[in-house]
Amino acid sequence: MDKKLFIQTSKITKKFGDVTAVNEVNMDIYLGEIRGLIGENGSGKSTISSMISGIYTITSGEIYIGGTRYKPSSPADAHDMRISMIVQEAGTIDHLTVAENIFLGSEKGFSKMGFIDNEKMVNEAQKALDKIGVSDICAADNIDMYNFEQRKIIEIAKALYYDPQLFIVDETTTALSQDGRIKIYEIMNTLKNNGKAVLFISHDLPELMMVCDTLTVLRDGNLIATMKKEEFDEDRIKQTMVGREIKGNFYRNDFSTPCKEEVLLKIDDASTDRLKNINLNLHAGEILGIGGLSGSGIHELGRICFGMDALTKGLVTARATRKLTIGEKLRKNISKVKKKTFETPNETKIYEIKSVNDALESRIGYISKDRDRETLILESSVADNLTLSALDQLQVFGFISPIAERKFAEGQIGTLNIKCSSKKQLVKELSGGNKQKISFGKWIGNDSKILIFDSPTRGVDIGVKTTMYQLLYDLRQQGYAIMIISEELSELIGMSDRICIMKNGEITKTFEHKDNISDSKIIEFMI
Ligand SMILES: Nc1ncnc2c1ncn2[C@@H]1O[C@H](COP(=O)(O)OP(=O)(O)OP(=O)(O)O)[C@@H](O)[C@H]1O
Repeated sequence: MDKKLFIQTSKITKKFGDVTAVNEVNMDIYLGEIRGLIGENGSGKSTISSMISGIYTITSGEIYIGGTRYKPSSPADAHDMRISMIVQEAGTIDHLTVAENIFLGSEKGFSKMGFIDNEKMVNEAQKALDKIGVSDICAADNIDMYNFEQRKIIEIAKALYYDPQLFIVDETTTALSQDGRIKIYEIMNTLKNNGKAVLFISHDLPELMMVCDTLTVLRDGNLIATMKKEEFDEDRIKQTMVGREIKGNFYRNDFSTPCKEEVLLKIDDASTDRLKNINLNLHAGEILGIGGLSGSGIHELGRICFGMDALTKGLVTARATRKLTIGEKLRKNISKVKKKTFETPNETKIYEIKSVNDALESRIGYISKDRDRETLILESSVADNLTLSALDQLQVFGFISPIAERKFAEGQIGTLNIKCSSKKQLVKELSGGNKQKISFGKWIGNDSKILIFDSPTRGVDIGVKTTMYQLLYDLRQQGYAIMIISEELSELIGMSDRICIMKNGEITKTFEHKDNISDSKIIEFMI
């Protein structure tokens, strides 16, 4: 049976100043299909979905629904046409309740004699959560109680409440754990089987190939190809996406060099309200993977390493080279001016990590899963975000050297291929993957020898993933201690010397790389 066309874009274009984010894209999306959208970071995927869902206005071109011109000027216009979208970034607002978040902008539906009927709103919100099988979130709670993944689930409930004809999922699966991913695949399939359309954005090619019926490839804002399921071929899609051949395995090949005896980060019998009796040593020259399902405590483990959550018992300590005294800094600067070498004292000190300040003092680098709220300063420039954690290094006689600052920022922009109009561009204006590159770049190449990276490659395209993995491997070889917290098992297996699996706030199993680890062996200890 022929599928019915739902929405049609005709030469839609979006410009931000001089940047053409989307260039004359023609796309037809049918009811009863899951359409994938793939392209490198900054290729225009979110911009297209944002135009369809009324977040951005269109610079030129037209959109038609059922043959009628559709010109949304707000997400409310899109809701009216039964189009809902899950955005890539955090789409909830702090300090409001779950129910208020779900009905933000639609409160009118609950007004009674000029007042909002809160009870009715909470009941409806709970129904929206029930509808997608969520039982551990209470609609009356303040949203601040919930973590990034739970907030994504709340956004999904909100989007589906409006019974969309078109459901847009922008790079959401990497924010979810394995069980969350399975849930969203089920939701998308149910919608498709009920004759609705889904537009699904992801960088995970196997996932797209499994879930989608058709796949549209973008490059630099241009639509390059649309393929049907029977035409899917991994190598061809990659090549169409980047315009060149991408070959081989992007994980590390060498697992023969042992890590060092020296322990740089130590967790002794640590507990919090979410973690139980964690004991862990992170060695110099080691990549330690941490894996587990949603709610297993993997993200909380990262947080205690950076002093973000208080311990109820136990200890986290870091071994780091002590910082220079003022006198030593002065001598170092004088040596620089005289082009002489300065021997940096190599004395190590043990720091107890009880706060973020302690973590910074011991030069721990951390990427939070909730990048926009906890790792980046969105209102600041690319250069400021990149150099913030390297300021010590960039100082000359107590002042930040503009030349050193420029070199550092430009170096990171080049290495990680960060797509920005200039280093002065505000981070909030970058695409999701490019923001992630900045979170990564801010800790690489400065003094941080202990790196705690939660979902480091979230939303990053395959080309840059390769660079990131190579950088992590090089740092490991230089003696850095690296913890990768990830829900992608292939990433953990492909990069880690050891993998700790967590369940219910505890470490349930530790694998060595030489144990011939496989997905199925790991999953056994997760569930
Ligand atoms: N508000 C904005 N101001 C200026 N430029 C912007 C803005 N939003 C997006 N851009 C630019 O538009 C281009 C396309 O961005 P978009 O977010 O659509 O990419 P994407 O394909 O979704 O990338 P990713 O995979 O990283 O999420 C990028 O170069 C980005 O910097």
